[in-house]
Amino acid sequence: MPIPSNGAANGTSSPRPKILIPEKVSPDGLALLQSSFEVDEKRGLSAEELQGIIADYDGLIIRSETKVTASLLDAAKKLKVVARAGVGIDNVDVEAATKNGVIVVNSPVGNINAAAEHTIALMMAVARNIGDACASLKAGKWERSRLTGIEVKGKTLAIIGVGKVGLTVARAAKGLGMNCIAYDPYANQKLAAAASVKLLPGLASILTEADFLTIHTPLIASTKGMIGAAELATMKPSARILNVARGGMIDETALLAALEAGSIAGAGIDVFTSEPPPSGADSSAARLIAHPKVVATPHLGASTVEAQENVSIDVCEQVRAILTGELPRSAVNAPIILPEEYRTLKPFVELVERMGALYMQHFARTAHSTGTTAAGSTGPAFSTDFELAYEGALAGLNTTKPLFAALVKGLLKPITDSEGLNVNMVNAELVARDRGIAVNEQRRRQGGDAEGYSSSVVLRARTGASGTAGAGAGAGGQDEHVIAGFVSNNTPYISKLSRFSTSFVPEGALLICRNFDSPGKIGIVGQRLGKAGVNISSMTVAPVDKEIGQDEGKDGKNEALMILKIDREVEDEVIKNLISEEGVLEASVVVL
Ligand SMILES: NC(=O)C1=CN([C@@H]2O[C@H](COP(=O)(O)OP(=O)(O)OC[C@H]3O[C@@H](n4cnc5c(N)ncnc54)[C@H](O)[C@@H]3O)[C@@H](O)[C@H]2O)C=CC1
Ligand SMILES: O=C(O)C(=O)COP(=O)(O)O
Repeated sequence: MPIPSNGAANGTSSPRPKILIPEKVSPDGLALLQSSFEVDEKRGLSAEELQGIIADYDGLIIRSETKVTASLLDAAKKLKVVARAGVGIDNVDVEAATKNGVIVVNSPVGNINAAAEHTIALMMAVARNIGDACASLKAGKWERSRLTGIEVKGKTLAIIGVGKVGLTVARAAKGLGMNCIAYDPYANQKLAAAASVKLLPGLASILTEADFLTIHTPLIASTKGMIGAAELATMKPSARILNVARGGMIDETALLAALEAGSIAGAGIDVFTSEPPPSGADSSAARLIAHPKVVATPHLGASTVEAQENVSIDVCEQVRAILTGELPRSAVNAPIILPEEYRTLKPFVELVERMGALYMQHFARTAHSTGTTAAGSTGPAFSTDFELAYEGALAGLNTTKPLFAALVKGLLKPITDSEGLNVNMVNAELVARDRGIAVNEQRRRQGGDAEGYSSSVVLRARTGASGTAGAGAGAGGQDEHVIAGFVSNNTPYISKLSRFSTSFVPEGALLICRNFDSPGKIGIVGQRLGKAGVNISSMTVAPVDKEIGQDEGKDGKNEALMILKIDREVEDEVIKNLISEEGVLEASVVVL
């Protein structure tokens, strides 16, 4: 459940999941997808065309050109994953993806070296006037003295952002004999020191010292427009500026003005505020590109054969994992869960989802039919106050997010299915909050072992409305419903349903009857179902939990639950007739 699965990828008969690739992505990764998925490479789509076809797709693989907006995500009815074959996700509305339960993955390291090498290439090109010299020579000129450059050896390279690319640039610069200083308030100090980078406390202090300034931060609110006219004015007139990170961090108009005024000596630019940059005399980007002191490239930082192979394989593996119900390595909006931990969690995810669905169909049904609305004006009537307790080994896991998500999914399944909303680890918290559902997660190291299972889960739901199957009065006059379960041999079992102790597999259609524990009840129910043409494939009788005793039974008579696995849902009329039988107190059908 945490990661949506699709049977088609496992060889079942449903149609193969479809993946759309609207940009050039290396075939090395795509080859991993061809056998299990329908892979559509469609380049040159307009935003409208993309929006028009996205509803058909389960996966979308993009680079920096495709804008994954909130409206595109709203139009994407079955999309489960947006994979960014590269690092920057500034072209993806991650918040909207999260809201829609769409996992966003990227390739955080595949193109780092390429971006760093491109930075060095631009730095050398700017230092030696390579762009201007090349253009001059191609124009038939021979201008040796005008094109005299500078050396980088012994110069100061100021780096904004010493993450993966920034540090790779620093190591190469060190090899070229440069001194590296940096500004990065969140830098890993040890890694920076190991790369001989001197971290300075503020942006201003590195600007004044820089012979070359290079930016390697993501484009986020705090970095947008971080180098404008005021910052450029503090730099040496001999300084040169490099940007292989993102357009929008350097004010293009201010940089153009500084170059024209001679207060900045040159620039190497790979990325632009708007890509491709607008042409024409009033476009600062176009004038920067044309400027003789600028070496410009059309966002080529990641464009090497090697990097494109890396990022393609990286994201395609993750798309394959997600569409087959496994975990991605580099999800941007989902917790990272180690595969070993996920293997432990997986059967419990199934159990907890079914516990949620069982609660809704069995206990919440009465409240629903009376129209009591506890979960906001448009929600169904059910408890919004849950406790989910993990007992035994389960309590020691690093994350229980998939279990939380499974409960929300199970509880809301009929509603979210009708809305076409896929509830998973990515959006469960948001969905729960929107519907006013509070889940208090508890970990109890001891519990599971005491019950004889290495792990178990107990769901408690508190509601003002009375339920079925012997609701017990809880604190403060509220009713409390309890469902407990465990996993054995990867099969989920329910071990407790309110005050009844049981052991059944929560699967398929089940008829749950509460009756007086007296002879003949099984026969009566069997006969009624037989007459209605309903087959019973197995049956479990659940007595009242020994620890509770029989004192809560109606009229002091012993009660029990009968759980019958049946081959189909049963008409309301049949249920009504059953309840009219002597000693049958309640009956409900759940489909899990
Ligand atoms: N031109 C191209 O083709 C490519 C561009 N890139 C871009 O390079 C950039 C950096 O990528 P990585 O190094 O992989 O990211 P990263 O996440 O490893 O490093 C980013 C660094 O920026 C720092 N940072 C964040 N906010 C900051 C602020 N306000 N001031 C100073 N430092 C700040 C972070 O602490 C972090 O150390 C990204 O924008 C990415 O999209 C990456 C690959 C290719
Ligand atoms: O990985 C990144 O952040 C990049 O900027 C690379 O962009 P691209 O995949 O070449 O469009």
